[in-house]
Parts: sequence; structure tokens; C-alpha cells
Amino acid sequence: MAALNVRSVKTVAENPNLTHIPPMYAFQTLSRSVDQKISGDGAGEDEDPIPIIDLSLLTSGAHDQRSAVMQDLGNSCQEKGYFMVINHGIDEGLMNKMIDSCSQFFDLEQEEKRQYEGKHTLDPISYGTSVDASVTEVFFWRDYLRVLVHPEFHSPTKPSGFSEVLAEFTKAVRRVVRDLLGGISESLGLDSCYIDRAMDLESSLQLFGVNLYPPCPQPELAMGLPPHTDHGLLTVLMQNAVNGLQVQHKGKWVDANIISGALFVNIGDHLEVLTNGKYKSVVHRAVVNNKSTRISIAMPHGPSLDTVVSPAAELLENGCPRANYTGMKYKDYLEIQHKSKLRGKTRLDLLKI
Ligand SMILES: O=C(O)CCC(=O)C(=O)O
Ligand SMILES: [Fe+2]
Repeated sequence: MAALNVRSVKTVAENPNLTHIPPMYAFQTLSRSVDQKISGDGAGEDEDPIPIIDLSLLTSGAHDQRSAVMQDLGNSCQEKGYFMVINHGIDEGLMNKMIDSCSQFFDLEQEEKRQYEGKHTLDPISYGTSVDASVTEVFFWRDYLRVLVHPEFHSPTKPSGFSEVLAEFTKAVRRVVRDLLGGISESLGLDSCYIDRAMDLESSLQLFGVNLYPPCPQPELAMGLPPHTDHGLLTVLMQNAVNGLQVQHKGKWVDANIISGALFVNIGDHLEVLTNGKYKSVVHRAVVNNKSTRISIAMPHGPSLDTVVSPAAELLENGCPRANYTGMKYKDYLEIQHKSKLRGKTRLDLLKI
């Protein structure tokens, strides 16, 4: 059954008498206990800080500053698969307006939001709860809005002003992603335009996903989003001031405590394929808390839908004798993802040779 008749978590959480989560939100005990074995309590974070990339130095720094940042970028991609970006040039006022507009969207009457309900990943606009009630056994403590913003731009018509903010913000983020992918190309020893050209970024797919995680009375039992990797090349994430993202690193969960004003970036499955596994996509999840509503905006950036992504021939010539992944059209991969459960890296395994 599709999620059509399922109440939003926002509605569930707004009940003032809620002291326990409804049983359908209890994340399976088995997977939870497996999780706990690899789960740090955040203590690992100081020894393993999240790398910080100063984008202004990459785009307009002196030659030696550029090379240093490019090297940091390459190391972050190879060793961790995630980093934060500062001095990215996106106005902080615009970022705040984007978060506020998303909050106003979730505050609309349920009927207004329901017109976008129960659709496919590539539908222009979809609103829902959990991940997909038709393929998950457990419900996640999360409502979402997903909008396709490039190569075609779409937007909900309400709240008023949403579409203008969305257009300006997502265009600015696309610029950041192209700059980062230029630096990443160079860090691989390729021409700075290599990924731009090979992945047809002029027509790249850009999705705008907003997650709303209301306060949860039993946060240790519920899960915002289960462990998964993202499709696409890079995902850019920003949030209101509430943390909750965790990334897996060396078998431990690391809290992504995101610096105010910074963007968090993680590698997606298709950068792993393109680099033949040198830069790997990162498993991450979202945990919930019992105090504040968290809003995160996660924006996967992929190639164009018709691009067949396979390991770059130039990288194979540069020392690695064989391709570790088969090529697949990005659109077809998204179709597989849509039909599968959101768990770990199982989808990418399909492409491994
Ligand atoms: O809310 C978060 O921090 C994670 C969101 C996420 O992983 C996603 O939307 O794919
Ligand atoms: Fe994700």
C-alpha cells in the first residue's frame, strides 16, 4: 500500500499527550543492536574531525593555496567521503530564507500538501512521510518534500515566495557543486572540466529534498532515516541549527556536527563508479531527538539522466588495470533505487564486477 493513508509524523508528534511512539515507528530491534556495536557515542569525533574545505581558496586563491585545497579535497574524498564547505559564496540570508520557507511548507494544511503525495523519485514534486510505505516494514520519524529543480525547474506554488527562493538557492548550490567537481577532477589527475563534460553537468539532475524530523518522545527507539548511500555524484546538505546526521567512518558512527553557515557534502554512488572505487560513497543515517524539530535539506547532484556512468577510462590507464563496476544509465539506476529498500550500500553492489 502506498503512503496515501498514513498520517504525517508532524501530525503524530503534535499530539500533546504523546509519551510513547506508535509501534510502527519502532526501528527493528535486531538492526538497532547491530548498529550499536559500531555506534560511537560521538566520542570518536574529536580524533576524527570532519574535513573543512575553503571553497574561496579553490576558486580564487593563489596557485599554492589552490593546490593545497585540491589536495585536501582529494584526501577527504579518498579517506572519508565527506567534508564541510566554508566560504562557499552562498548568502547566509538566502540560506536562512530557504530553511524558513521549508518550515512554512510543512506548516501548510494537510490538504495543500497532499496534492503532491505518493509519487515516484523522478516526479516533479513529491511529499510524504517515512521513505515509501509500500517497501518499508518500519516507518521512519520523518516527513519529506522532494522537488526536481534541474534540468527542469519545478516548485510547489505555496507558501508564497517559495519558488523564488528555491530557484535562487538551488542555482547557487549548483555553482558550488560544479566548482567542487572541478577540484575533484583535478585531484584525480584529470582536466578540471573532465567530470563536467563526461557527466553532462549542463543538463545535470539536481533534486531538492527537505526532511522534517519533529521531536520524538523515544528517540532511542525511532530512526529518522536508516543507513543508506545517496545516488548521484555529490549530495549537499544544510540544516537548521539542529544536528542529527551521522556518517559511517571506519566502522563507527560519527556525529556530523555541522558548523553554522557551512554546507555538508558527501559522495554519492556515481562518483564511486566514475572513480572506479577510489572515492567511495558514504553510508549515513539521521537520528532524532526529543527536544527540537530538525529540518535538513539534502540535495543530490547527479549526471544528466541519460549519462551512462562507468569507471573513467583515463583512471584505468593511470595504473588500475580493470574496471570494478559495470556501466549503467543514471536513469536506470534511479529506477532500481526506487524499487529497493533503503539499506546500506546494497544497490551499488549490483554494479560491482
Ligand atoms: O537529514 C539528514 O541529515 C540526512 C538526510 C539524507 O540522508 C537524505 O535525505 O538522503
Ligand atoms: Fe542521504
